Amino acid sequence: MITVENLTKRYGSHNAVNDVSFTCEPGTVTGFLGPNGAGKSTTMRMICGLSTPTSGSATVRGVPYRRLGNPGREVGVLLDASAQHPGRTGKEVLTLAAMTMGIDSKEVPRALDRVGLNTVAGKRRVRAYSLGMRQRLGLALALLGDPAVLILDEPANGLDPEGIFWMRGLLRDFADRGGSVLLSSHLLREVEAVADRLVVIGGGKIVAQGDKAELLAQTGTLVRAADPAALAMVLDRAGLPGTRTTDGAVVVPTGSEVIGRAAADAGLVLLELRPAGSGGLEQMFLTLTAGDSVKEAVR
Ligand SMILES: Nc1ncnc2c1ncn2[C@@H]1O[C@H](COP(=O)(O)OP(=O)(O)OP(=O)(O)O)[C@@H](O)[C@H]1O
Repeated sequence: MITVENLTKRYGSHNAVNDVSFTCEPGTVTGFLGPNGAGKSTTMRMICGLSTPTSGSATVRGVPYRRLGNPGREVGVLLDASAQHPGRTGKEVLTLAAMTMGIDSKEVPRALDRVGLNTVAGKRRVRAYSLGMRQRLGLALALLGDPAVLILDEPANGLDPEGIFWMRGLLRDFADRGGSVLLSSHLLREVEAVADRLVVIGGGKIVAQGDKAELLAQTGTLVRAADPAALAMVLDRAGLPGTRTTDGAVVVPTGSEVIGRAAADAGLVLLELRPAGSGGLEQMFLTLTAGDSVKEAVR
């Protein structure tokens, strides 16, 4: 369980994180979503005691991170995959961490295996690792102490599609066994597939949070017509403001019946009329976090 209460971090006159509150419950994956510069890393650094909040507080399993006796046994953290000493081998990195945490070094080969790094990879120096391999090593390190909580900052960066699929399975399994996962990403698709809950941050502030299914249910109706221009006219005439998705459909913040009737009255052929689901979530994300990096966020 992670509890974040009114966290604020100010750099000079700039509020990097502004009054952020959320919880991350056991048995769930919480997707922490926002474009670059939104404040995700700063929030995670404060949760992990690496940055002192200007105000507010955060606890992991009820205790501020800095007061955890053996933090690696309570919470696995992966904030920067490139933070490992480049001159050490993967196996050395894990062996040193095991010693620090009081874990039998016999666990190290198992930890490497768990993240798909074989014996040869374990013997290579970190400087020769690809970013994807560094992410895997970082994940092995985070999991080594068998913690109940995982805090991962953009762990999918550098992983290929197969690696991303694998990581989702690992995180799902971790949460299904009662763990709490806080997973940040600037890509909606990446967290949407695995998260149970979403916390969306933009400009340092929480702009939406809740159960993913509930957020999806609130995201309106997606409608697609054979003649998009005619659809735009029908919606306009019916006073139903819609937003176009990246693939040409329109998301309207209302139920399907009112749209269906308006289209039928106008004799318009519809190709699709359904709850907006992820298309709506994409639209919500675009609207809520509108800024420079948003186009990239929904790729
Ligand atoms: N040490 C610092 N000094 C000054 N400003 C900072 C510092 N660290 C972060 N910031 C600023 O705080 C804001 C939030 O940055 P943060 O790294 O938390 O965002 P993010 O959501 O993690 O984005 P990214 O995905 O790009 O890392 C940004 O405007 C950033 O420039």
